Amino acid sequence: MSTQPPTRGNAAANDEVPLDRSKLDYSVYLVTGRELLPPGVDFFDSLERSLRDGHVGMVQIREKDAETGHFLEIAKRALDICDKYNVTMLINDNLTVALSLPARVGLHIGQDDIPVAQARRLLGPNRLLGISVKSVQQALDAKRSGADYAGVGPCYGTQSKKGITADKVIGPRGAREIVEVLGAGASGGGSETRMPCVLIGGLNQKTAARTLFGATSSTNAPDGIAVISAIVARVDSDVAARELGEIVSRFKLGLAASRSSSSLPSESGSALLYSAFAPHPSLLPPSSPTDAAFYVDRAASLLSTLRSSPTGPPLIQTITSHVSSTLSANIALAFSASPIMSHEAEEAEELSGAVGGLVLNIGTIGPPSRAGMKVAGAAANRGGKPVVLDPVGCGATNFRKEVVNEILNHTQVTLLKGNAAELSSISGSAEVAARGVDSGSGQLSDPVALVRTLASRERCLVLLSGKTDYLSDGQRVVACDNGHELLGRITGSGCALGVMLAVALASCVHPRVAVDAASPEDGESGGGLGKLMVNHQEDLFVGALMALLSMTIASEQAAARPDVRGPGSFIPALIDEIASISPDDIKKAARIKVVA
Ligand SMILES: Cc1ncc(COP(=O)(O)OP(=O)(O)O)c(N)n1
Ligand SMILES: Cc1ncsc1CCOP(=O)(O)O
Repeated sequence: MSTQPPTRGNAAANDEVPLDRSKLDYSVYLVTGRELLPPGVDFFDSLERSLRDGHVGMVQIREKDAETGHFLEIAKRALDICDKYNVTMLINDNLTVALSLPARVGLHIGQDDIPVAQARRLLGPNRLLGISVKSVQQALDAKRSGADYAGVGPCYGTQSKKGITADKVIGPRGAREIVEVLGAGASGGGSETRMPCVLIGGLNQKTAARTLFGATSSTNAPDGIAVISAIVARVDSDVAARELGEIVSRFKLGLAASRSSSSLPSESGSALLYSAFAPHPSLLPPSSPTDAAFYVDRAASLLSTLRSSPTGPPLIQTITSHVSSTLSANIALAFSASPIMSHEAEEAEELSGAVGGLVLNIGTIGPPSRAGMKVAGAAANRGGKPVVLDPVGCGATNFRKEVVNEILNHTQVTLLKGNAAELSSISGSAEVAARGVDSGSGQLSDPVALVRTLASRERCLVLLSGKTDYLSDGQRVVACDNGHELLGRITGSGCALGVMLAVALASCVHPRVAVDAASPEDGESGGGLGKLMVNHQEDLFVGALMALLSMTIASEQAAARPDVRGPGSFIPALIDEIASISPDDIKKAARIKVVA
């Protein structure tokens, strides 16, 4: 074990030298909490142990109950330890304590504390000053305020700070909006300067990767995570710090790789590039072809791969509506997959090792399936398994909106599929009102923009179903005109398409390299996504297109059969046609256009 101070050089131990803000390392930011120490563990021993391997770059001394004299005493001893390991130290809230310490000690304040401008005046220009933000407005104000960095949260519930009720939690998606405006030149940002930020509140070894990823926008990413209990509550605070350091550095490596590769799509469209499902550059088109034949050929060839998979049919865990369950299971079988229709939270973790993909369909969601989705979603993320979300009826009720929001916060979905009403509701637009679980009659004015923006924002594939279907990864958009109107006259065809999408995505992911992350004990929220990069045999965009074409072309073939006289006879014919659809059928019948 190293006892040498790291060479990070982020703390100016000599106060004559102005603080070099560019050298600060926000990756793992430890906030102290004496009350959370395991029994018998000394505060200073725990602090030193957590710093000694160089994974923690910043420490904030947080004493909510100590009077100023005692706080100062603790802070002085803590500063000796921070100096030994070249770690930047800050004081939580107490200006008097901060000002009683050398100028290399900074201050972190909250929205209810002394105003930032006043703090800056009293601290002078050199001391580090951090501010907590939990809304876009607070982030915009923080950027103009003279603070150096922002603590963004609470991302999840936590026992480490009093009064954090469910309504105060912002989730990774709330954090992402804030992170976005903290980036350089963010619209309305009032400043061209990027403000560094750390995520805080419920971040731990299990939630960190998912939250970092979920809080990353197409233009900005968090600089790190701030934690109390994930380090302080551990006897082995050194191991805890190392685990977190590794998660953050893997996240940063993935981010840097995606940004530096010239063969990848541009930043604005790189929806999938930071994800566990980033396609290998060799799988992407040489230069965004507008040639639909390119995609049709690839989709056809993926279908033959699926039909002849040497590893056997992918197992698809399907948590779905009881209305559509049987049809979905039969269609999965017809599409060379093996369905398992389990929503039990108790077996979800165990199942996830065996499954190739997961479907979360909220059609008839209730408490058991909601709980099952949480465990299954997190486990699928950790294992690098594709997740399809079918937000049935989202927009029809506040309950459904809340469930979808919870899933999107908790699980990184790979593909989001919905009709105009469902996707409008998720995107925050009221353009198409929901009517029950079917799409309302309104038309979207710009479906291409909707799928593209939503895919970019949620950093997943988006499939908008309708008379014309639109598929996007945040940059590319393909419109598909296949499909027979009988699909809309039977119940559950959309749900079954969700399962086919999961099958096709699973067939894109190499089964042997979809490895589990170092997954610690149970946590409240989030999947690990510990290993961010998973190899792919095929671009997931092509995978989704293959499923869409297989379903819609099979529906045309089924409807054309002489034995099909209406919706009743259409169902078995559809299952038969899905079972026999071939790569040649796809090549001959696909009617797609690359529209962006
Ligand atoms: C890095 C970081 N971010 C946020 C906070 C929360 O600060 P505040 O809102 O002042 O709440 P208390 O910590 O004072 O309870 C933080 N401390 N550190
Ligand atoms: C101080 C603070 N501010 C927002 S959440 C929080 C507590 C974070 O503690 P933990 O990392 O244990 O959830």
